[in-house]
Amino acid sequence: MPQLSDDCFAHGGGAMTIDEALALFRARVAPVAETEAVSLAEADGRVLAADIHAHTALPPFDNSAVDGYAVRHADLTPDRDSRLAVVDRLQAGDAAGTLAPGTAVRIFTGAPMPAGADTVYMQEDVEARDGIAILPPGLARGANRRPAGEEIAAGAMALPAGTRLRPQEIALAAGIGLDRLTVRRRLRVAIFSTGNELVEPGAVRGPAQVFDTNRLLLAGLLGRLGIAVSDLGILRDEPAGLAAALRAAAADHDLVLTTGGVSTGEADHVKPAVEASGRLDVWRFAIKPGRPLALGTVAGTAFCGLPGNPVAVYVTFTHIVRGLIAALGGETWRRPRPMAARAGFNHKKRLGRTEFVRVTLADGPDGIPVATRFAIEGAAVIRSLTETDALMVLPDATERVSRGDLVGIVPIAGLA
Ligand SMILES: Nc1nc2c(c(=O)[nH]1)N[C@H]1C(S)=C(S)[C@@H](COP(=O)(O)OP(=O)(O)OC[C@H]3O[C@@H](n4cnc5c(N)ncnc54)[C@H](O)[C@@H]3O)O[C@H]1N2
Ligand code: MOO
Repeated sequence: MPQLSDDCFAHGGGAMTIDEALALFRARVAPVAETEAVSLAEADGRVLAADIHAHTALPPFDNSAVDGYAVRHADLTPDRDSRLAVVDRLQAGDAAGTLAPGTAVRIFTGAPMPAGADTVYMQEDVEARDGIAILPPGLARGANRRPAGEEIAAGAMALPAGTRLRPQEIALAAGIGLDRLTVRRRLRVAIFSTGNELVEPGAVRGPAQVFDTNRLLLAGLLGRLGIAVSDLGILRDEPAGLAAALRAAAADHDLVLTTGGVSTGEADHVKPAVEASGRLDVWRFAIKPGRPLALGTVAGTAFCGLPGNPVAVYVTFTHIVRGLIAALGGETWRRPRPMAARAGFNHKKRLGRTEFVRVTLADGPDGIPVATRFAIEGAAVIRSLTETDALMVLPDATERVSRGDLVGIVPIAGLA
């Protein structure tokens, strides 16, 4: 397990911004050291542990980008049709020969360019009759040819360490001839819910009880990041049991996450339980929802207590905890960057905090989507995440938004 110092999450007090928190994680949290080699088929979602350089250039040889006719540009007549004898035929996979001056070769997409040929006519532009290709003037030298190394030269960097591998990165690794990649080991994260009011979904519910939604929310968000999740259930408000459960989880996980019980930090037994084996720093974030977040260490393992409201869990996870996971996992990660939309409503907010308003997007008359706010605003309303498309991110310095204003939105599809 990565051993963090007790004061890893200490800060000067006052409300934190998301960017300050992310910078602090990057500066103070060391990634897990262990790595493993995995096949490309197993690499999806894993984090590259070292830079990948291309041993093989991509493409590995000059080849044709189209089905057509390969020629030497110098053989073409600049201002009228050229007529060249078609002397050979090259399909993808055929070995290339040499193009004799004054001739053309029938060539197909992906076939190697014969030595001497530098330009390819698309077959749609060519009339071919009796073994002669009639080639119109005006095609630029090098047209429709993919030069060797156009995408990556041999020896050049293909993928930097810290990349979370998606199918497109795995395809690139395959393209340069790799079959295994060295990745960081999977993070192990333990999750608990806290609160006497919680019961398992499907269980018999007392009159003042609610079904636990947050563990499934967190397990899914973590699982999508390729993390090995240990679901350790609901913790009741029993200090001794809580402390023991946290210590046990800390021993074989990289991060322990809880939800609930962080708003004031006093009625809550999580705080003393964490402090008994490490240290707890409660951070106030200048965001809504998601104001309180507890960060600390239990026996050298990172601990993070998220607020209890499900939408606050979602926002703090996707914007803050996600950065901590990146730091622990050795991943280069950037906070979701908002894109432009227009507000479809008027809204007043408090200065000095960032608000995440759940919105639905519709096509706007000028091509910019128009964002409509979900009808119920509270951080407890899970439907505000299931029935919307995006989080509208209203920055600290914004005090009001008027219908038609340009605003930033982060699509929920890009978050989880
Ligand atoms: N006087 C104040 N009250 C509250 C403040 C405040 O600043 N001053 N902050 C509000 C905000 S914002 C939030 S968020 C919540 C955060 O409270 P806690 O993190 O201490 O969470 P709880 O009180 O335990 O729960 C809040 C809410 O969420 C429900 N909950 C909790 N866990 C789950 C779960 N696993 N599944 C489903 N629902 C859960 C819980 O029943 C409560 O309704 O505090 C506000 N109050
Ligand atoms: O900020 Mo609370 O975290 O709104 O739901």
